[in-house]
Order: sequence, then structure tokens, then C-alpha cells
Amino acid sequence: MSFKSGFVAIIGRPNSGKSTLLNTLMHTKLAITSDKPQTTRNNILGILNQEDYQIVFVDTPGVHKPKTALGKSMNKGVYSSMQDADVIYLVIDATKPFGRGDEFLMERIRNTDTNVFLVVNKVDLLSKEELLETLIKWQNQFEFKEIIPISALQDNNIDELLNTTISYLEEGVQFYPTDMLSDRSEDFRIKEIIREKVLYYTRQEIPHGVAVVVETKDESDTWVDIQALIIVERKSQKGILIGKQATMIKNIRLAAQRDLKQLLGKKVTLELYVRIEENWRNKENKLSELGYKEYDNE
Ligand SMILES: Nc1nc2c(ncn2[C@@H]2O[C@H](COP(=O)(O)OP(=O)(O)OP(=O)(O)O)[C@@H](O)[C@H]2O)c(=O)[nH]1
Repeated sequence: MSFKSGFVAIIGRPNSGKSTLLNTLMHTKLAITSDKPQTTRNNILGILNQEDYQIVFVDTPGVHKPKTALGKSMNKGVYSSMQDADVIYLVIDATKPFGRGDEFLMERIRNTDTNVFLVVNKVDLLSKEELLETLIKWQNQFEFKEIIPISALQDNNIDELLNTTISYLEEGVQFYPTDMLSDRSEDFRIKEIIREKVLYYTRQEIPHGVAVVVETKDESDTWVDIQALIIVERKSQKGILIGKQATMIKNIRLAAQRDLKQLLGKKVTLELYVRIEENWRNKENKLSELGYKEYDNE
């Protein structure tokens, strides 16, 4: 039996459902998701192992016009994943009209010689007629190798996407050990779960201005005590995050604690602190410190 392997870059505009798709493909939650754009800030690998193939999916930040050094760094991660890919999934939100942001991304797509699939997501929100209209608009943009409508959230047509992808892969080596699901460390996943809860409970400018650092982790076989720091950009944001009588930070802490218990399989006690770092998204040293400059040397 021959063994196939390859890299699949999952790219698209913010909020199109890339991380939801990664999690559905992997049958487990590797990437956090939210209804706020620019949730994903780092590339995250999902390694799907079967007897006869290994697919390395790369979830990437949503491509957008960057306004900060953090935004620039996020876009670099996307372009780097495209260079290494055997297949690119361009994930679109089928409920959104084709816009200027899509044009920006299509310019990049037209410059690759990789197999590009148009993955039309969120079809659960559309009628058949609306879906047809979307498909007609998009297929004029580029010669996509495949056009596959899906619902990442409802696990609809994901098998078709997977089987079609396998048919494009070549015989190859196993890139990662079979027991490895992702390239991301436990600390990365802990801080992302905390950030997900901040995104869930807050709105407007707060989600974009927040970063999380795991400061200490004491543990035994049955329990773990975690102290984490939430970084914001302004004093007013700190006030909102803590909330009246500290209710906001308590909600964030309890929700994160619940998910962390599931992730780590032990009792979790989480303590959260909030610190102000003015304009951190434009400070190169802060971005490095926070793990947001992974692709700057490429
Ligand atoms: N109805 C519906 N909603 C979806 C589907 N896929 C994703 N969503 C929702 O769309 C929102 C964005 O999903 P994410 O997976 O975080 O999107 P993303 O493309 O990774 O976003 P960024 O990290 O900002 O680039 C979330 O609220 C998801 O629940 C889908 O198939 N149907």
C-alpha cells in the first residue's frame, strides 16, 4: 500500500471559519474560534494520521489590510504557509458578498502555482438559490481546482473535502510522529483558551488589543495551578476587563477554568492578572516576547 502525505494551507478572510474547519477536520479543538475577526494570530498545525496518509493542515490568521505590526506579522504567517502547501483551501464565508478584501487575497492566489480549492463555508445559512449566486460570482475569479460547499460548523460535506484532498496528494514521507496532533505546546493552548474567553465576553476594541501570557504553572498528577497575565493597551480597557465588582474577570476566569479542566484532564485553579502595555501591537520586542513574530525572517 502506498503512503501519501502533504501540507494543506487553510487561508481566507477573517471570520470565514478556518479554525472551525480545522477543528472539524481533526475531530478535536486545536484552534480557538470566535465571532470576532482576527481571532487566530499564529499558524496552527493539525496533523491528521491514517494508515495510508498523513495530512498536515495549517490554520492561518485571516488575511486583512494590516494596521499594526502584529497585523503585518499575521499576514506573513499566511503567505509562508502558502509557499509550503500542496493544496490551498481558500475558505470563504458564503453569506458575504465578494469585496475588496477578497480582491487583495485573490492577487496572492493568482501568483501561486499550488492546487487551490475554493471552500465555500457556512452554506447552512443560505438557500440553494443564494448559494448558486455565490458560486457563479466566485468561479469567474480564478480557475479553482475544486469548488466544495461545506458547513464547517455542522460537519457538512467535510468527508467530500477530505477525500478530494487525498486524491491530490502524492506519495510521500510521514512528516510528524503519528501520535502528534499539533505543533503547539500546552502553554500555547492554555493562553489561547483564556484569550478565547476574553473575546467571548468583550467587544469593540478590546479583543484586538489583548494578549495572554502564562506566568507560572504548578502541578501534580491530579491538579494544576495556573497564573496568567492578560495584557491590554489602555487603562480604560483594564477597567472594562475587570468589570463592575470584578464580575467580568470572574466570568472569564470561570469559563477558562472549565475548558482548561477538559483540556488538561485535572482540577484547574486559574488566577488572572491584568497589565497595561501601551501600544504593544506596534512594539517589535513585545511581539517577539508574546510569540507573534514567528515568520519575520522568511
Ligand atoms: N453558521 C455557521 N457559522 C460558522 C461556520 N463555520 C464557522 N462559523 C462561525 O463563524 C465565526 C468565525 O469562525 P472562526 O472559525 O473563528 O473563523 P476564522 O476564519 O478562523 O477567523 P479568524 O481567526 O478571525 O481569521 C464563528 O462564530 C463560527 O462559529 C459554518 O459552517 N456555519
